[in-house]
Amino acid sequence: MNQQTEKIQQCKLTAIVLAGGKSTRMGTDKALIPIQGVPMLQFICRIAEACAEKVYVVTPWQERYQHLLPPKSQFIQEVPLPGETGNEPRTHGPLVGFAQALVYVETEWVLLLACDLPNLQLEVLQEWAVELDRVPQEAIAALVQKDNRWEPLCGFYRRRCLPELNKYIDRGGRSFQEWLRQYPVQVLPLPDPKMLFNFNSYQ
Ligand SMILES: Nc1nc2c(ncn2[C@@H]2O[C@H](COP(=O)(O)OP(=O)(O)OP(=O)(O)O)[C@@H](O)[C@H]2O)c(=O)[nH]1
Ligand SMILES: [Mg+2]
Repeated sequence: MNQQTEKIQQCKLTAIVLAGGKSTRMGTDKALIPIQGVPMLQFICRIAEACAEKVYVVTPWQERYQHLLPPKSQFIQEVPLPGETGNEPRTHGPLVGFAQALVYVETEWVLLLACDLPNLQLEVLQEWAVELDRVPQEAIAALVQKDNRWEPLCGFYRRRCLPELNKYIDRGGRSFQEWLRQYPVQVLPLPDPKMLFNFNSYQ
């Protein structure tokens, strides 16, 4: 592979959209709340499709969202963890959903998105994406940082973090913050903090 082709391949991106939350605080499924005239999950998938070659939506309840996925987006069924009998909760939080979808990713970088980001801006994601080939090799992710915490559900991860992520999950870990603390992460600039607003109540 010549250098030029290699560069183009590296810039290719897959997106994973998390849509397996229970919306407990909101009290109604956030993925279905209309934003700019369409259900929020569709709004997020459309933006994801504009910056990634493949978009995966990971959820345990595909039937609920079947009608609203745009053409380039496809479902990944979230499944119980190994050893579960079926009496446990159907989901284990965003970190496990992410790990189950990451198995299908073939590009070096993946864009991870929550489905409840009503102010998400395509232009900002695109500006971030073009800088990915400058991220130091040792960084496993490129994320926004706020108050000493990472914003894990709107940013980029290297596919190669999967084995380490699975080990962390096998040990019972479920926290993005705790998991990320062990690795170098590149800081992304956020021009407008409102972009990462995710809403959990109408107040
Ligand atoms: N696939 C998957 N996505 C999840 C899971 N838990 C949360 N998410 C998603 O992660 C994002 C952020 O989740 P939260 O803001 O906690 O939303 P939520 O879990 O639906 O709401 P609460 O029940 O109030 O915590 C949303 O896009 C959720 O759909 C999960 O277990 N599996
Ligand atoms: Mg939650």
